[in-house]
Amino acid sequence: MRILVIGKEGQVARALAERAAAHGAVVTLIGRPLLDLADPSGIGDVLAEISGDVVVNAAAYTAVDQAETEPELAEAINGIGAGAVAGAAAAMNLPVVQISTDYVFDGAASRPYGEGDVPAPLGVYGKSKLLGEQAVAAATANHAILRTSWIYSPFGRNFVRTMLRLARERDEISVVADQVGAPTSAHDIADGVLTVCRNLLARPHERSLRGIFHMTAAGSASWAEFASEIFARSAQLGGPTARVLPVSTSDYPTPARRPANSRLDCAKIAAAHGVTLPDWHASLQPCISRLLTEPQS
Ligand SMILES: NC(=O)C1=CN([C@@H]2O[C@H](COP(=O)(O)OP(=O)(O)OC[C@H]3O[C@@H](n4cnc5c(N)ncnc54)[C@H](OP(=O)(O)O)[C@@H]3O)[C@@H](O)[C@H]2O)C=CC1
Ligand SMILES: Cc1cn([C@H]2C[C@H](O)[C@@H](COP(=O)(O)OP(=O)(O)O[C@H]3O[C@@H](C)C(=O)[C@@H](O)[C@H]3O)O2)c(=O)[nH]c1=O
Ligand SMILES: [Mg+2]
Repeated sequence: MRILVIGKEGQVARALAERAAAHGAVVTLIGRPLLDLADPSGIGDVLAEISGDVVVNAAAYTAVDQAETEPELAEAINGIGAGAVAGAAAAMNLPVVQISTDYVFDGAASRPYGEGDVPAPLGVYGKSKLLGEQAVAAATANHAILRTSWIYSPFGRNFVRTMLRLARERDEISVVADQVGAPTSAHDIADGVLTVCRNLLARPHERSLRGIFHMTAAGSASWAEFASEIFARSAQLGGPTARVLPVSTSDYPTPARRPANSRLDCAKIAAAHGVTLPDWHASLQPCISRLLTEPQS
């Protein structure tokens, strides 16, 4: 199985590259400057030059707060760019996997969101990702849109690395306790994506494998609970630690509004694809261990 991944330095792209061999897959990472999602005209030609069996779009504009002041760029990359990737895949008769987000929902519900729930993004990032979902679905029926949440990994920018960095600088960190979701390991996402790719290729006409799926770690936490667990694990391994002061969203103002309830119901992907990601607690430990022992890039 040869997988063309859009994204080179991102968390999910790098995790896909690390997990490919375990799935008997070969991954080619494609990113800027060769392929720029903000400039969709060249995408088809770039993909056509590299042979593959399936396309995974793991690249996006992910700076949630910054997106509020750059809506055109966010929508170009996450909306139009994602649609162009799917269009190029369709032109080559390849399935496409698009990664999307919990932030397409407003978080007002008191239960986990299902795929049938109506999205209502609170901010520019979520809106741009929803435009991307719609553009992918319009470009080809041969797609799987995987909505995940709160991605962390040893790579790039994520909440785990932010907390460990802040803990080196201070003793106490205020963290919001009234936003709840599922922290999800990029490596677990990679395993799920690779299984979905294999299923799409094995059963090219099966409609139940296609469409929108929710795919997060099992379990849930507030950001404050997540931070506490990060420091507990870090302390065990002799790493930096801090006290977590739980605060409300109103005490931690940010440019973008975020959903209070980010929980996603993942029953559909379990039934259709046989994918169930581990509980977030289990995957956090190896990530922190790696962050504390490996030189960082
Ligand atoms: N991070 C999270 O918590 C969550 C993310 N998601 C979604 O998961 C996917 C993967 O996210 P994640 O791995 O965290 O992403 P990262 O933020 O780690 O990386 C984003 C990647 O996208 C690339 N990229 C950004 N702009 C462009 C562009 N114009 N053209 C080509 N590539 C570009 C970046 O390239 P470069 O290295 O050159 O900057 C980078 O490699 C995205 O679709 C995201 O929306 C969903 C839920 C949660
Ligand atoms: C750094 C920090 C953040 N927070 C809050 C702000 C926010 O409500 C929450 C998380 O902040 P971050 O900016 O790290 O996370 P954020 O960028 O909102 O993460 C999101 O990224 C996009 C790409 C997604 O798709 C989402 O699933 C989600 O993972 O924690 C604190 O309360 N204290 C802190 O010290
Ligand atoms: Mg952020």
